Amino acid sequence: MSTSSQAEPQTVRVTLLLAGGHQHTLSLPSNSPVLVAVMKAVAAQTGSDRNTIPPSQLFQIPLDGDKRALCFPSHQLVGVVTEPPIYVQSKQTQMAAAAPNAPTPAVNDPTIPSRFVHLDNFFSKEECDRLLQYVMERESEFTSTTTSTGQADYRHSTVLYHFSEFSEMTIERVKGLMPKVLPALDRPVFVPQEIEAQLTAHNEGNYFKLHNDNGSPDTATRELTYVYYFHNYPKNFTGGELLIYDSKIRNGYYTKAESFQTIEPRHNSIVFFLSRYMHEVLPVRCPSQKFADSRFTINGWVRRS
Ligand SMILES: O=C(O)CCC(=O)C(=O)O
Ligand SMILES: [Fe+2]
Repeated sequence: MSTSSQAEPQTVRVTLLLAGGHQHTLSLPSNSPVLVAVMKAVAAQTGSDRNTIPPSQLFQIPLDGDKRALCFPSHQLVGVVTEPPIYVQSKQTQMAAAAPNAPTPAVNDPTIPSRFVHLDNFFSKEECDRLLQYVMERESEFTSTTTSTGQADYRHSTVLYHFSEFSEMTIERVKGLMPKVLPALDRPVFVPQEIEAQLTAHNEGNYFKLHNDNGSPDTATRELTYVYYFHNYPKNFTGGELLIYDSKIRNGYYTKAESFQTIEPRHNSIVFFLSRYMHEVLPVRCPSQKFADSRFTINGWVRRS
């Protein structure tokens, strides 16, 4: 599990479009000086007066861990494709924004709503009952959760890493849903390289603060996060909503917006969203503090190759 704060860099897929129809794609952290320089070089070419265009600079970008290098003069850079989208201010919009009382063009600060898919009845009633029975018998095998940064008080919950029958069942079903879920999230359908699964319990006062799920090298290939929710009846906890934050482009960087989507942890439902979205789990109130009354999930990640 990885965590990252709002300002932490994301991985950006960058395709450089060069004169003559050439192009080259590479991955860069969103705070990479090369990425900033590339975006500036594109924006710099938009001045209405050619005299405002700065002299061409030479880009030298190391590739494949310094085994190769891509060199080109900035005037040969025609455009750039970024995923996620990064918008820069052109020379004109920078000037317009600098003018007193000028309204800031919307493109400078657009909020990009996060997409998610929330499906009910993931397991049959009989499967749910068996799963709950299975979990009730394994309370003593649950251990405290951690985060890759080791930051104290970032996450409080317990986890079961081995639950073979149900983890296989979940993974198979998640795989089967990919052709439906990926297009709904505006992603191309791909064959997952791996699907991870863990079983988590949130009891009184448990939470998971703001993070994303693919912000470290060992988690970078996580494309989708899924969370399957279940609990005993009658439901004996409140809270524990999952907040998925929208995104904003700020100073050319892809960052968390103030707005968010709220996911209720509905029994026997599963939610899918992009692992790069910032999200958090609000504190759970479970007055009985009984394990059986916890907010349970089977949650995991779909990795691309
Ligand atoms: O329990 C949830 O709703 C989300 C959990 C989560 O964000 C995670 O395990 O990475
Ligand atoms: Fe997460």
